[in-house]
Amino acid sequence: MSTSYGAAFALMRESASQAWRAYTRHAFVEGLKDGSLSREAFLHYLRQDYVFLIHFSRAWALAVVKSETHGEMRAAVATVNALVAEEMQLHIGICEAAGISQEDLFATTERAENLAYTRFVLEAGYSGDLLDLLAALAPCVMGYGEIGQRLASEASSQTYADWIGTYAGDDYQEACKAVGILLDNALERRLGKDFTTSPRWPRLCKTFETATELEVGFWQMGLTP
Ligand SMILES: Cc1ncc(CN)c(N)n1
Repeated sequence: MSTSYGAAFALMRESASQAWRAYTRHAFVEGLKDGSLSREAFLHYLRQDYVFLIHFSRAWALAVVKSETHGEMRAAVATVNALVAEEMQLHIGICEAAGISQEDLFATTERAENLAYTRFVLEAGYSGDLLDLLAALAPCVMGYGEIGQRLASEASSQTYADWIGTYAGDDYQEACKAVGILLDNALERRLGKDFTTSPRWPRLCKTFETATELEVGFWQMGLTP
């Protein structure tokens, strides 16, 4: 499944396999799959995730700043647009239907687990180059792509079908593939074809693993409204 999101992602995922499993098979995810997740926890998670996506969009905007080619800029801009114009729309729509206005959403008090994750990603970008930033961004993008695909085929309930459909859908899956290509090309450009032999590779894998662990913390936070 992971190979469709590029060579580097598959290797990073493998190097963080334990954390990756904890992230993509978390109890929150399983609750979305069988519909057992409480509505209260889901709406609490969505509110936090809306705030998450604001900062995540800022991090992708930083990827535009850190780009070295027009192609990299285009890929980063496309992701900013997908986040702001499409993914956040899911949150606005579901919350509106539940009586939570966009204003209320924007005013959500950020939980510590949320703050830790997004500021870790932003810091990776502020103090590093595009590779450091992409290593921190990739678990978020591709993890939900993988979760969406699995849940679309395994879900035993329709309760969270909208959410699952967004991440299993063509638009989101294409975005994952595009980020996989961006990551592969950015690595090759800066570290060469054998990028895994670069002294930077272990650190990039570590950044990927830390971001994956922060995803686990985010799900856990979702379970405790
Ligand atoms: C915490 C988190 N991680 C990933 C995604 C998918 N972009 C998200 N919406 N929220």
